[in-house]
Amino acid sequence: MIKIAGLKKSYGGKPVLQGIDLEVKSGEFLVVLGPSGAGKSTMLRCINGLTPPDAGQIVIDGTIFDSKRAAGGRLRPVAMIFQHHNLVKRLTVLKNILVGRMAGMSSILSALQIFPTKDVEIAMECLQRVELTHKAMARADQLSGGEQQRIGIARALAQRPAVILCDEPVASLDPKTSRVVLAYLKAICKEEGIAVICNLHQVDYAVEFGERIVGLSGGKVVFDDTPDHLTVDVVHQIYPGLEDPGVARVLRPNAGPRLVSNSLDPIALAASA
Ligand SMILES: Nc1ncnc2c1ncn2[C@@H]1O[C@H](COP(=O)(O)OP(=O)(O)OP(=O)(O)O)[C@@H](O)[C@H]1O
Repeated sequence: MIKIAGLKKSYGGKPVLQGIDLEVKSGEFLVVLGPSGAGKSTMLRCINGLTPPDAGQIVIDGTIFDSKRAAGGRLRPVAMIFQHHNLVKRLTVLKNILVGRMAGMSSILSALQIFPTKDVEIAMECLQRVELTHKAMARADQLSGGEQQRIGIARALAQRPAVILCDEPVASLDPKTSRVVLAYLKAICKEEGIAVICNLHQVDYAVEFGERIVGLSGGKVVFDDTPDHLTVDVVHQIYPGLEDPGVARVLRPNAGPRLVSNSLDPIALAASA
């Protein structure tokens, strides 16, 4: 479980996060929606310590998360998945996943890229979870965008995190590949009991994959509920001024007809054309 309390951040006097309070349970898949500039990326970066917040506290499984201390020779409990994968292009897939283990290794071994057998086994297990063991020795830049993002998921998993933060993980992918990637993420969230906070731009994916949706607008949480409660009015509250007559079609039945499939099996999704 991750608890975010009173998270605030301003840039140049302009408030970007105005006091975010959220709790996400282990094994819960939370989607964050919000317009461009709402503060979604800033929130994830503050949670992970990539950006220092002005105020607030992050508590993971009962312990205050201090990103500076977490960096010292132990695997961080918070892993991150980025829109552009952030893989090292010239390294093999396996070595990219082992990057997720490096914080727990001695600096000499990691500089020489000598990986303990146990770490290699863990990396291969994680690769298996995203069904890409046959790509272990391929260079990362030989993979498709969807495969690279699956490697991003495996690398995050190799950290054995309590929390995975995803910043628009499917923004660069086509619709079919996006759903495959989100299905892997959700399956791993549920099977490993990892809390996932996933920023998305697509309301239809949020409704299909999110167990809970948080709407961020102007640096504040304006909606926090299950997808069943995401109505057209709420969508307009999250996205002020939105002019999209199609939005009702992706909401769940009590909010309007739903056009998306219920299958969340990543292999079935990959197989369906
Ligand atoms: N390093 C920075 N320096 C100054 N301003 C910043 C910085 N990072 C973000 N901002 C500002 O903070 C606000 C929120 O940005 P953020 O990237 O968190 O929004 P977002 O909701 O993730 O948007 P998008 O969906 O377009 O990625 C924006 O106005 C942005 O310009």
